[in-house]
Formats: sequence, structure tokens, C-alpha cells
Amino acid sequence: MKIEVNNLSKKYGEKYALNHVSFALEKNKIYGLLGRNGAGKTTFMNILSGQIMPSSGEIKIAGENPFDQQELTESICLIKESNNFPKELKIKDVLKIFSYFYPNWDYSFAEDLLKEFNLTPRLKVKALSKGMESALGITVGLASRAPITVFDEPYIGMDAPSRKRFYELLLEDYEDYPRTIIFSTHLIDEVSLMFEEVIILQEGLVVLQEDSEVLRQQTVAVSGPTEKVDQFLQGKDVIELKSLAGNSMAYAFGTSEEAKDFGLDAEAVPVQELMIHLTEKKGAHA
Ligand SMILES: Nc1ncnc2c1ncn2[C@@H]1O[C@H](COP(=O)(O)OP(=O)(O)OP(=O)(O)O)[C@@H](O)[C@H]1O
Repeated sequence: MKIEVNNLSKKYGEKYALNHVSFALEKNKIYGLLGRNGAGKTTFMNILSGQIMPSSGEIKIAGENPFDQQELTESICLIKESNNFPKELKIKDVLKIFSYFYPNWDYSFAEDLLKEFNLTPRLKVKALSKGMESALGITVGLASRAPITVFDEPYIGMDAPSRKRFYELLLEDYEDYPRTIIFSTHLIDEVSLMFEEVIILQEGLVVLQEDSEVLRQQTVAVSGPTEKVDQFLQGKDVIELKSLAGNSMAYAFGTSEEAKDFGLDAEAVPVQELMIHLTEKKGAHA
């Protein structure tokens, strides 16, 4: 489902959490929604999923204004960082309730996911550890197969192997059942390879929206003798530069071909570094 965001704002008092942003998300793509604390990511995801109203502007889903709550509920699954489920419910009841909401719900996939994450269906939500509660959120988010699935830092408390398994399961299921997935995270380098497109917010503005492959092609990490690195960097937008004992390492906008012409070693720039750089330069790449 295509999502069009038109001149969307959310104001709290005098402060804009989102400041007249416009952008579009294509259907069946995995988006990374990135930005520093307070950038407006959660605000956007909450408006998209109908949890809060915008101050002005609109979001259209598949060309329509999603006024109808039923339509929204069926189309969008938002899994937040915490408190996704009533504490008194048992896991099996959580799954039952969500299976009613989502027409594409896959019962056997949900059961497989419970086993995968060692979740016992008769346990109450209040008895779960943080990581187990996150795993339940992920189970619901994936089994919903909602055309728009939104994960807002969904893995709090999960250990690294469980998170890795989650990313693998998401990609496997997405291959078989493509949908629009919006993923907000601070663990950027852990998941950046999964993103097909990256959107970076800063202080309520979109400072970058770019195809991940294009980003990878347009930026380069170089290393070599300081003199050569300096020559290569002439006239380029430098993301980061470190020098030690006659050698330098730099992240910059440029291609690996150019870097190799200078006789430098070239690799991809970690998306996390790019995000830090772009959100330091206020208003850059608007
Ligand atoms: N209910 C609220 N009342 C007042 N201000 C709010 C409210 N919700 C969000 N804000 C403010 O709006 C701005 C954007 O917050 P938001 O939670 O969307 O950011 P975020 O990018 O999700 O941050 P984080 O990465 O820390 O989760 C922040 O300045 C925040 O303080």
C-alpha cells in the first residue's frame, strides 16, 4: 500500500514534533526510519497508525484518507517499544484477539514464531521478561502480515542472537509475502542491510530520503597515506576524517571507483555514520 504524507505537522505547545513534512512511501518496500532522539519518528508512526491526530496536513493510504478506523486497523500493524498488550492477557489470547483484527493473519506462522522465541502460550503478559514481551510483539507484527507493518524499536530486552533471528525471519517472510515495512531503530548498523530505502528525520524535518543502494554507491570509506587521502577529499563533502602516523581514514561522498583511481582502499560507509553526519548538519540534503 502506497503511503503519501502531505504537509504533515504535529505541534506540542509551540514545538513542532513534525514540521510540514511531505514524502511518499512505495508499497512493498522495507524502510529504515532513522534520526536522533526526539526527531519525530514515533510521532510519525503514531499518526500513520491512527494513534494520534496530526495538527495539520494529511496521510493518504492507497490514495484514500483512512478515516475509517476498521480499514486502518486491518491495514496497519504498529509494534511499539513496549506496552503493546494488556498485562492480564495470556499469550494465546493476545494472538486470538489480533488474529480477528488482521485478515492476513497466519495462525501456523504465529505458532512457529512462539516456538522460535520459546514463548509458552498459557503465560500471561505480566509474567514475561522484557525480551519475551518484545518477542511477542514481533510475533504479532510478523504474523499479522499487515500491508503496512511498523516496528518502532521493537526488540527492547532481546539479546543479540534473538534480534538476529528476528531480522532473518522478517526477511524470509517478506520475500514470500511482500508488504510495506517501516522500521525505526537506533541499532542502525545491525539492520541497515535490510533497508531498501532510508528516511532520516531531524527536528521534525526529513533531511534525507534515499535508496540504500544509491547511498552505498554515492558514499565511500577510504584509507591510505594521508597525502593521497587529502588529495581525494579535495572538493568533496567529508563525513569523517581520522589521521594517525601518516595514514588517514575518511568517510566521504564519492565513489569507490574514484578512490581506487587515487590508489586508496575503498569500502562502504556504515549507515550509522551517515546518519550522525547528516543530523549534525542542520538542514543538509533537505
Ligand atoms: N505527548 C507529547 N507531549 C509533548 N511533547 C511530545 C509528546 N510526544 C512527543 N513530543 C515531543 O515531540 C518531539 C518528537 O518526539 P518523538 O517521540 O516523535 O521522537 P523520536 O524520533 O521517536 O525519538 P526517540 O528516538 O527518542 O524515540 C520531541 O521533542 C518530543 O519531546
